[in-house]
Amino acid sequence: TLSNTARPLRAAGAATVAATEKTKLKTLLLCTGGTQKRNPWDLKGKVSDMEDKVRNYQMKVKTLNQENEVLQDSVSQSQRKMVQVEKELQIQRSQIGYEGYFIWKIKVQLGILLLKLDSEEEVRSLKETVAQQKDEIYAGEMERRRLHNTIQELKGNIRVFCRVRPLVGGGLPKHIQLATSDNKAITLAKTEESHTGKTADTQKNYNFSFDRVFGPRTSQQEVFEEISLLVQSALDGYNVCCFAYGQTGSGKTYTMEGDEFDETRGVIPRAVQQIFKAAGKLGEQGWEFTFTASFVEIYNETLRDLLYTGKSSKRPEHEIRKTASNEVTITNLTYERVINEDQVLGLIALANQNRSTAQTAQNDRSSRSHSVFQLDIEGVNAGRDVKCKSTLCLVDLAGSERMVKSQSQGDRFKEMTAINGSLSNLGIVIAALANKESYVPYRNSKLTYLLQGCLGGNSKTLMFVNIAPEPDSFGETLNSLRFASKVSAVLFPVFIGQSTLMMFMVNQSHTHIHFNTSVCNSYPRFV
Ligand SMILES: Nc1ncnc2c1ncn2[C@@H]1O[C@H](COP(=O)(O)OP(=O)(O)OP(=O)(O)O)[C@@H](O)[C@H]1O
Repeated sequence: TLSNTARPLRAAGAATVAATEKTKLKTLLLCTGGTQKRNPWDLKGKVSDMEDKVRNYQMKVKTLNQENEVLQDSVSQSQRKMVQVEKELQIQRSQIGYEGYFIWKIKVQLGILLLKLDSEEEVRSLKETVAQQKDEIYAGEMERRRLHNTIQELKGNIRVFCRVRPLVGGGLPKHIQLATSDNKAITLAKTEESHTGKTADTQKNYNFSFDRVFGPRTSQQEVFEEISLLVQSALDGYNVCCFAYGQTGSGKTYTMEGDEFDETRGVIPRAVQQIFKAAGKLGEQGWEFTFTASFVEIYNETLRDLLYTGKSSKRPEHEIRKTASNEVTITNLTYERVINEDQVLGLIALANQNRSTAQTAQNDRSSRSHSVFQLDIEGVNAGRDVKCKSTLCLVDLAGSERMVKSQSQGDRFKEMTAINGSLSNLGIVIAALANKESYVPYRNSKLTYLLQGCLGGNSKTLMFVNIAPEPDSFGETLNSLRFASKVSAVLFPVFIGQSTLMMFMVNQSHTHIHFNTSVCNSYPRFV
């Protein structure tokens, strides 16, 4: 490139030299014109020399010019080439740059893609692990339910607990003896004085045994621990019914509702607390629950809504009806959707207020009426397409004391007949269920008709027999224990029979499912 540019400069230099020689010749001619006396042949030779030189120079210039033109051509060609090359380079650079950018972009995208793929892979495997774990948790939960239910059935779907109220000053009277060995036996001892005075006083013992006997020092918490397993069953889809039976003042309300302090709270508030806690935990496994509470009183075979807040003059009447799906419902009753424990406790307070209003109007009315608290539980696990439905039913029964017929007249006689009728029918219904009789007389009383859904079938029933320790309550205590013992005695052989059969079948087939379906015949209400 440099030599090409130098050539035109050389041509330009030759042209300058030619021009200088021309000027010199002109000057010489002018000078000779002024001195004509010099030798003309000398001059002519010199001129022709000079002219030759000029021609030569002119030729040279021409050649150089031509050369220059060629060079310039080649320069411009080179320049064009350079521009071309420059352009090409630019194009190449730009192409390389774009490719680079493109490659970089691709690399980045690839990187992102790989990262994405990596993280997607990671997310996928994490999702798989989570799904697997969820499956395991679900299977574990179903297995827990199955085992829990098997345990409950082995313990007996109908159980009777006895609770002895402490004496006012604390402790236990002599006539009540509790077995220290297994917490299952209670003895009522009656000392009969010798009529003649000649023989020693005789002592007659009445022995009873139940699924559990709670002494006067048993705390509310200890009592609830036994029931909490049944409360869990309610959440698992089994109907659960818990009664408190006993004479007035024996501790039924204390057992079911208790006092307001934490440690003296009874079965209902504790059960409600457990239900909401357990429902919250099951929520983590995809279960969603809806709870509906109702509180009804049965007095003289008539129903009264304990959650009613309207004018007393406009209190509606109620009837027990069966829905198309064979569920028991009460017309015009308040069924309150509840979402937490506090709401239920508020309803229990409202029910107590309603009861005490009626109590003021009619002395001792609460002792002569049954109060039934029901919590309908509906669980849905959308992910598993499973639903379950159950009712937890907690009943504070009317005082079971028998009145001397001659002393009861008018309203009292009517009340007594109603109470006796419904309590004895309750015993008959439980016995019929335990004996798996084809006919169960639910409709013989409002109480059993109302509780029909919660008794029998898949349900678990627990009866508390509360007893008062005062010596003057001996007769009533004996009656209560006999009643409870009848219920218990009816059940005992049936469940021993089932248990034995179960053991046999486990040995035969090594499967729990088989005996679960064919022998126990009890399923949670999965819909
Ligand atoms: N286990 C107990 N420990 C301490 N106090 C108790 C216990 N059981 C009952 N009581 C007290 O005994 C009294 C009578 O109990 P409660 O009212 O529960 O009897 P009840 O059987 O429900 O009577 P009613 O049929 O009139 O409703 C109450 O003051 C209660 O606080």
